[in-house]
Amino acid sequence: MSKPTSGNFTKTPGWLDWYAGPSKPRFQLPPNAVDAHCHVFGPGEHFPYAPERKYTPCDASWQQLFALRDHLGFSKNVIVQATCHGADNSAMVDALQRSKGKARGVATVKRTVTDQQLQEMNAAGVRGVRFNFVKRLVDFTPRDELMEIAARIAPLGWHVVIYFEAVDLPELWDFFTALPTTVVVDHMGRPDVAKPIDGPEFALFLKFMREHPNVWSKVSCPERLSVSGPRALDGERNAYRDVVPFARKVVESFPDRVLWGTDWPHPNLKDHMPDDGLLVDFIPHIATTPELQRKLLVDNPNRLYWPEEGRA
Ligand SMILES: O=C(O)c1cc(C(=O)O)oc(=O)c1
Repeated sequence: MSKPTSGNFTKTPGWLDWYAGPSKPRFQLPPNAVDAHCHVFGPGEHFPYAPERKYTPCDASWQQLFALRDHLGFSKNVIVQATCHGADNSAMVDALQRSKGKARGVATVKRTVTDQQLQEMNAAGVRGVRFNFVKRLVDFTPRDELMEIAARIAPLGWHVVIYFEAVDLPELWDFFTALPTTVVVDHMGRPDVAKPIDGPEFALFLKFMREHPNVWSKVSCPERLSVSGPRALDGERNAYRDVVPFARKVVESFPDRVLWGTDWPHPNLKDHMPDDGLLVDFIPHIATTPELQRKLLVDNPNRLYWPEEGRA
């Protein structure tokens, strides 16, 4: 893989670039495995970052993403619109169009999006919209605007991806449970893994999933959630042990509604940038049998993003 660059933009101070030269995972991904959460950034020279962005990343192109996909052993990607591009989905859509059908996308749209734009994105492979409630990443969007968008994308068969912090779930509960589509939670709703796994915060998240069969979760981002590590660096194949019980609980409780993704190029990490090969070696710690691994990596993402291929 090539090295990170940043073109004409100046990166946010302290920005950590994605890890160049990741190791080969020891865990062999099953055939047709999907990296169900990753991003492209720019390149800023061709796809400028949005004026309203809260950070300026290093570039992360579709070529670099697809090289990582092949290196790690994934067959496909789900490319999620990153907040640094706001509601301009052109870098993500370009990546989908370059993917030869091996990528699907999740867009960010405003209520001003036209039906034709939605149709065009659908033709390119977009299958969902993302609603972001993480305050450091986006400005507030009124709930009625989001509900209107959800109602417009539902007939396309798209779903809604939600990103929020665990402490905000009580306040967002009524809105989330009123959404008319499949709902996919980013990064397990960001549990605080320093709190007990059987405490009220994580219990509420499990209740959210248990009581609402339309809710799915990505069990991704241990590198972001971990407090005590160890980091996926320097050959560590047993990384982020404090996150394992949380992710394992979700995988084992809801095996047919979980997804996994690298989160490459890992925006806004402050502490370290993981070796993505070692991050893949995290998977067998949270999905401990071949059956759970197949559901997490193959059956579930293909059912949601490539239903036309007819895999269960
Ligand atoms: O926690 C984050 O900083 C983060 C940011 C973004 C984004 O900017 O879109 O996406 C993610 O999945 C995670």
